[in-house]
Amino acid sequence: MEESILVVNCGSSSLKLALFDQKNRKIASALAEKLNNSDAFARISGDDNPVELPAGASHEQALQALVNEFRNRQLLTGTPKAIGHRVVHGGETFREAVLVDDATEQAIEACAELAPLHNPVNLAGIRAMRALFPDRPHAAVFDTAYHHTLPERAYRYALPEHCYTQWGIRRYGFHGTSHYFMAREAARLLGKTPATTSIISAHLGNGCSITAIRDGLSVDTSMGLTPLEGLVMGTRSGDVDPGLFDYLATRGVSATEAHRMLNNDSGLLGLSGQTNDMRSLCELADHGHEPSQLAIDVFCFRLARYVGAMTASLAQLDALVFTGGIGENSPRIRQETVKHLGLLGIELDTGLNRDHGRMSDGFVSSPDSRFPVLVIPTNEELVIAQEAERLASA
Ligand SMILES: Nc1ncnc2c1ncn2[C@@H]1O[C@H](COP(=O)(O)OP(=O)(O)O)[C@@H](O)[C@H]1O
Ligand SMILES: CC(=O)OP(=O)(O)O
Ligand SMILES: [Mg+2]
Repeated sequence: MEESILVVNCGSSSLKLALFDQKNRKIASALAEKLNNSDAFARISGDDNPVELPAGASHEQALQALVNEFRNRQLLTGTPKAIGHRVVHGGETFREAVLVDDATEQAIEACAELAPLHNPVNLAGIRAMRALFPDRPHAAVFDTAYHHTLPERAYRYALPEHCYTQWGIRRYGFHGTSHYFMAREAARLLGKTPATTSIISAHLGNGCSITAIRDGLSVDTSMGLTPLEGLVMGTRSGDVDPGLFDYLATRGVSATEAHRMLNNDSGLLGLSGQTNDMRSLCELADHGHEPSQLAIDVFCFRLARYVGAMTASLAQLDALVFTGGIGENSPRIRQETVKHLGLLGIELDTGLNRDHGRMSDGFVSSPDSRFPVLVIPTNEELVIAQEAERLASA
């Protein structure tokens, strides 16, 4: 099937592979988890039987195994028209998606320092797929690209100027493909065009970020130089006082250890002491586990504060949008967040919220709410496939 598009999304220990046909319909997808671990496993969506992987499989090995499996099942015949890759950090080098060559790989590598959990594995995926499909176009689609419209007042830190001019220290923003998809989908559900639609988009997955979108463009966002700033996340702290680093140093915690603590041991996991998984956390809280309830409280309160902050960038608000694994699936997190937003006049309808807006085209707000609230399933893979197709056809 020469017209299909393969999409690769490599995470730190996981990878997602999706196959789209020429009409942008997803024909297959697969997930590998716990890569580089003894219990690495992979599955094709809709099939509980695991795809066999070598012990401790790497991203490369898992990709090879899953592409073979797509072939064995005749999901992929021939070679795909193009391959699209999610790349988290594009720095100031990449303002839009590009076709990958050796120079692009080097430029992505140069951004790796700023996204250490993400860019190295994104690159591993690109290299593995370029080896498998050397004569096909490969597109890199950046999380940061959609945020290139941030105004300087939103992207500059109040640091000495050379930090920006010499070292590129500024706010970049992430999850851009998801926020861009929200801008498009929300406009469609509201019966408007993206260019006249302004929303606040909350992407709540393992990583979490919130973006103010004015007339279709990103104008403020919670993540910064790296995907650590802003909201509370699964294992990431989000905002902390930068004075913390010096304070920790006096207690024998090195900068490297502090960085690790803030990225890997904090967030929901750190507060609850139990898990980074919101679904498990809600169950623990239901059983009276107080640290888990506290983790939920901090998560929702921080998110609500950021909703307020994002209104500073908007002249109108057409909807508050929830997406990502948590945003799409947790009525409780939406409710506990919106309960802090009474002054903005935002209210949910209990029944619609419980039903995730499935019966109401995504709308979960009450008729009295001053602003609509929407639940929209994200589709980063579709955006990546569309970008890859566009670049391959150009
Ligand atoms: N029903 C649910 N209630 C609460 N949280 C949920 C639910 N379903 C999924 N989640 C949470 O969504 C998060 C994963 O989000 P997802 O967007 O799938 O992750 P990723 O960023 O890795 O793509 C996990 O914390 C998971 O527990
Ligand atoms: C940028 C980022 O945080 O990505 P993810 O949510 O996939 O970790
Ligand atoms: Mg995600």
